[in-house]
Amino acid sequence: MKRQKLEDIAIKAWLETLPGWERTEDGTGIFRSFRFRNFNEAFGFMTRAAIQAEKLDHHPEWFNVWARVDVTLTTHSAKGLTELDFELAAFMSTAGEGA
Ligand SMILES: C[C@H](O)[C@H](O)[C@H]1CNC2=NC(N)=NC(=O)C2=N1
Repeated sequence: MKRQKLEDIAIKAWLETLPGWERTEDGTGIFRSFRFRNFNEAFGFMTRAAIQAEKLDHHPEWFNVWARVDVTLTTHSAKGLTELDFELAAFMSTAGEGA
């Protein structure tokens, strides 16, 4: 159920609740760039997100340089976006407050 590919209309509704997140160009994912004050804050965020990702069994694609963390979420098995991507995005938005 949570790994079922979402319709465009549901994706748009979800995105309205998630400031800073946008659909990737090919439509299969969502992207947000988090910018923290320093590496310690960035890595603390990544640690919190990693623990949640394991709980959800749903994992981010991300890239970190110093205080920046670029995140793309997609569901590989569905070849698109599912509830799990938005659950993880919502968690990351909260975990990254102050970014
Ligand atoms: C076996 C395991 O449940 C799967 O490989 C999970 C793990 N994490 C995953 N993460 C993401 N982003 N997409 C997946 O399809 C996915 N599949």
